[in-house]
Amino acid sequence: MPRTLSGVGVSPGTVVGPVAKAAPPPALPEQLPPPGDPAAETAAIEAALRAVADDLQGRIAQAAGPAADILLAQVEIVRDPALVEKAGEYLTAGRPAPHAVHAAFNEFRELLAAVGGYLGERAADLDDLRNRAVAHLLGLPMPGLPRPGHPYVLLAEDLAPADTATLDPAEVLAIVTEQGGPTSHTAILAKALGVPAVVACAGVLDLADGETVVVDGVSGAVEVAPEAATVDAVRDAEARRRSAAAAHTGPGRTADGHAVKLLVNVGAARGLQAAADADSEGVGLFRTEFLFLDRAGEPDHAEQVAAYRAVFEAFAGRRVVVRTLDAGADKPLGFVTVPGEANPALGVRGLRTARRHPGLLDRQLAALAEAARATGADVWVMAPMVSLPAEAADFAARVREAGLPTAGAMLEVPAAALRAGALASACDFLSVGTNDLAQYVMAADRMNGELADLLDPWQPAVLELLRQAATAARAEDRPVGVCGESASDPAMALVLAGLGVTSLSMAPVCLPEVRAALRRHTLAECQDLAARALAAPDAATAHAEVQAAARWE
Ligand SMILES: C=C(OP(=O)(O)O)C(=O)O
Ligand SMILES: [Mg+2]
Repeated sequence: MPRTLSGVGVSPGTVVGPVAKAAPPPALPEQLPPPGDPAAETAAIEAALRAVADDLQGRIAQAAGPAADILLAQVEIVRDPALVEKAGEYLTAGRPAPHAVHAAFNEFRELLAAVGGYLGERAADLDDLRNRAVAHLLGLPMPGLPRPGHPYVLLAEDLAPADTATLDPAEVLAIVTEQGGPTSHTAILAKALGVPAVVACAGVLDLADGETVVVDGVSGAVEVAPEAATVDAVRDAEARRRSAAAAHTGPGRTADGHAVKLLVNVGAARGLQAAADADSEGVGLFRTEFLFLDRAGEPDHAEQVAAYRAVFEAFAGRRVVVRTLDAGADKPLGFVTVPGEANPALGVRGLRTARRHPGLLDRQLAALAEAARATGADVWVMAPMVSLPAEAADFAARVREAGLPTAGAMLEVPAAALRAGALASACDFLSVGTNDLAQYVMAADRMNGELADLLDPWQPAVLELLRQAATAARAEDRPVGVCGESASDPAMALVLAGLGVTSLSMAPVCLPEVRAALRRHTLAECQDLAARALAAPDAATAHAEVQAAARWE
C-alpha cells in the first residue's frame, strides 16, 4: 500500500528510486567486556584510526578546493600519535577500547573548544571522526554516505560536511533528511548539484534500505512503495517537464516581453565552470566567504585577486554581483566573528563585522577592484546584513573609493526592507536575501528544521514586506533583485516578477524552469498571481493557489 510522508521541498525535481540510509552515529554500549591483552587492544585502536584515515583519504580525490582541505585536516587529526597515546591511558585505566577512543576524542575536543576561535570551530568535526572510529571498533558500518553499488535516494538525519563535500550527483538521485531547514547548507548544496531534496521529513529514517520512494523536491512529498502506474507517470511527467523547460533559451522575460534578468548564484570554485556554461545573464550573488572559510587567517591580496579573477573571467561580458564577506551566524569565521556571542544571528555578522575589522572590508574591495580592472568585467558589489540607510551610504562610499562604480545593499533585515526607498537612494541597487529576510521577519532560526513552516518564503508577511520594498526601490528607479533560495522556485518567481522584482538569481540547475514559467505568463498575470499570494491567509494556501492558477505546460 503506498503511503506518503511529508517534508519541505528545497531542491526541485521528481525522482523514483530505492532508498539507502546514511549510517547513524553508533550508540556506545554502556557495558562492554573489560580490555584484554593491552597490545592487542592498542593494535585494534590503531587499526580503527587507520581505517578512518584511509576512508577520508579516499574521499579527498573526489573533493575539490576547501572541501579537500577540510578532509586533509581531518586525516591529520586521526593520524596524530597523541590520540593513540591518550586512548592507551584510558585502556590502562580499565576502559574497553571503544570507550577509550571515545574518551580520548572527547578530551581533544574539549581542549580545542577551550582554545576558541578557528580551532574551537573545528571541535565539532572531532565528533564525526570519533563516531567513525568507534563504529569501526564495534564492527558497525562507518557513519556517512552509504555505498549500495547503484543509484539511490539518500536518507539521513542531516548531512555532515565530510559527506556533502564528496556527494556524487550521478549516484545520489535525491536527498531526504529528517532535520534541516529550507535554507540549511544541505538544501543549498543539493540545489547547487541539481539533486532534488526534501528536508524536515519526519519518519523517513524508519524506512528500510531498498524500499522504493517517489521524491517530489517541490511539494516535499515522499511517497513510499508507489504503484507501478505512479512510477511510470512520474517518469513521464519529469521527462516532459525537462523538455518543456529546455525549449526556452535566452534572457529572462515574460510572455509580453517584460524583462526579469536571470542570474546564477556562485559559491565555491567547485561548479564555477558549470555555472558559467549555464544560459544566464550573469551572476546575481557571488558568495565570497567560501574563500575565507576553514583557514586560520585572511587570504592575502594576491590570493583574493586570483579567486575573484577566476569568476570574472568565467563570466566575461556578463554582470557579476559580488557580495562582500558575510561572516557570522550560519557562517562563523574564527578570525572575524566574536567568539561566544550569545545570539550570533542577531550579532556582529555581515557588514557589521566591518565595525571591528574595517581593514578587512577595504582589503577585499581593493582586491575586487584590481580583479575588475584586470578583466574589464562588469562588477557590482553589495553588502550583506545592512540595517540602515547610513550603512548603505557608507558602504557605497567605500566601494567607490576603491575604484568600483556600482554599490548595492542586501535587504535581509526587516528594518532595511521597511526603509528600502532610503536605502535605494543611498546606493545603486538592492538585492533581497529571502533566506535571512524570512528568518528575521518570522523570528525563526533558518537552521531549525522544526520551524520550516514558519520560515517558508511563501509566508504572506514576507511577501508583503517584499512588495513594499520592491515598490519603494522602483520609485527610486533602482533595480531590485532576489538572490535567496526562493528565486529558484518557478511559482515564486512569477510572484516576485509580479511584485516588481527586476532580477532573479539562483542555482544554475533551476534556471530552465524559472525561464519557462516566466515565458508562459504576461506581467499582468504575474501581478494577479502576486495579488493572490498576498491575499492568502497562510503560506500553504498562498503556494497552493499560485501553483493551481499558473500554467505549467
Ligand atoms: C542570499 C542570502 O544569503 P545567505 O543565504 O548566504 O545568507 C539570503 O540570506 O537570502
Ligand atoms: Mg543572507
